Amino acid sequence: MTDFNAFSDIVSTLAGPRASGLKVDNGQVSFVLDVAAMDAQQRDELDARLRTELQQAGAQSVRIVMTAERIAPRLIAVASGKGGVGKSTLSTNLAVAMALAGRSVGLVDADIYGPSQPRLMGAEDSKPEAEGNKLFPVKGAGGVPFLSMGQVAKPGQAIAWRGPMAGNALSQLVDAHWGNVRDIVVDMPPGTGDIQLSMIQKHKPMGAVIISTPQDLALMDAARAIGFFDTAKVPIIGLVENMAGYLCPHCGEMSDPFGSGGAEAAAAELGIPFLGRIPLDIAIRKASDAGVPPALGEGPIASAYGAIARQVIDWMDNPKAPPA
Ligand SMILES: Nc1ncnc2c1ncn2[C@@H]1O[C@H](COP(=O)(O)OP(=O)(O)OP(=O)(O)O)[C@@H](O)[C@H]1O
Repeated sequence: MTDFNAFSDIVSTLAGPRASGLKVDNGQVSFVLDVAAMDAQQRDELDARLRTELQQAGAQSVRIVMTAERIAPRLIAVASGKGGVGKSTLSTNLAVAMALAGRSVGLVDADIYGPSQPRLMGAEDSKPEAEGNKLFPVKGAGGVPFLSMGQVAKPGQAIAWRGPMAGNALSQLVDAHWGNVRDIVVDMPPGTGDIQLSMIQKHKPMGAVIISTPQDLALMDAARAIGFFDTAKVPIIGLVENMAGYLCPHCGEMSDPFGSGGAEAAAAELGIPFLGRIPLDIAIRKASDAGVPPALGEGPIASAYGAIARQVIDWMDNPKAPPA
């Protein structure tokens, strides 16, 4: 049997009609694989089996072009009405917790005012490579690939951007070589202005997670963010309350510097799901600053992020219609 026939047998046995365009050139095997309607695990398993068996049969190299790679990943926006409420920290930990739950997930840092994901993902020194204009995401904490505005814009430069420029910069991050990534968490710039609107209009996210602290003013801002996504016809997945309740590391007493439960009450009033509460905990800031997302650890904080991630995953698997 010629090499071609041997390789062809393996490919058709394992992939059947999903495979097409088999080429063999000097031991280099290439073909197209239609992976539509397969989940990430099935795709990865099939990919691995094909490569192993072809190599065992003598292939020097194997190139598999997956057609589903052309399907654009789905975006989940993480947004806040104002800065400093923990939006970037939630974005990192949501992406990491989704990856731990088995999702093929990436992260885009669209926060042009203060891109912090390279630090939060523990990959400040990694720079993305490019093929022409197209970037390759960098591997961050928990193996989650990510791209950040901080990697494509000079510090301080983006502050002067107008909406269309911000929208184009976001395109560079979203239209990158995401490979098998199916879901991308997008850390949005805080607020509800022109910049955010341009980004949303250009890259319509599948849904939005809003984060707020329990304070009245922060909640008013969160309500504005919810109204903003309603107007842009992007469904709200739910509201997360951050910095709720402070557990004193010295005396063990729980106090509520910003109040507590306000976001849950506000979510009920606004008719949107409440996704959970993350306490104010110095360990979150320390781990985040060190580039080790707390979602990777164990204990109540990791569980809280895990529970939020599960609800986001459930929502993505059963999405709600956008607001009429
Ligand atoms: N639950 C928490 N407990 C303790 N510290 C937290 C918590 N959440 C976030 N922080 C800390 O608060 C600061 C602000 O968080 P983060 O950068 O995530 O906010 P942001 O809303 O994205 O801010 P910005 O608007 O500047 O982008 C960071 O130092 C972060 O480590």
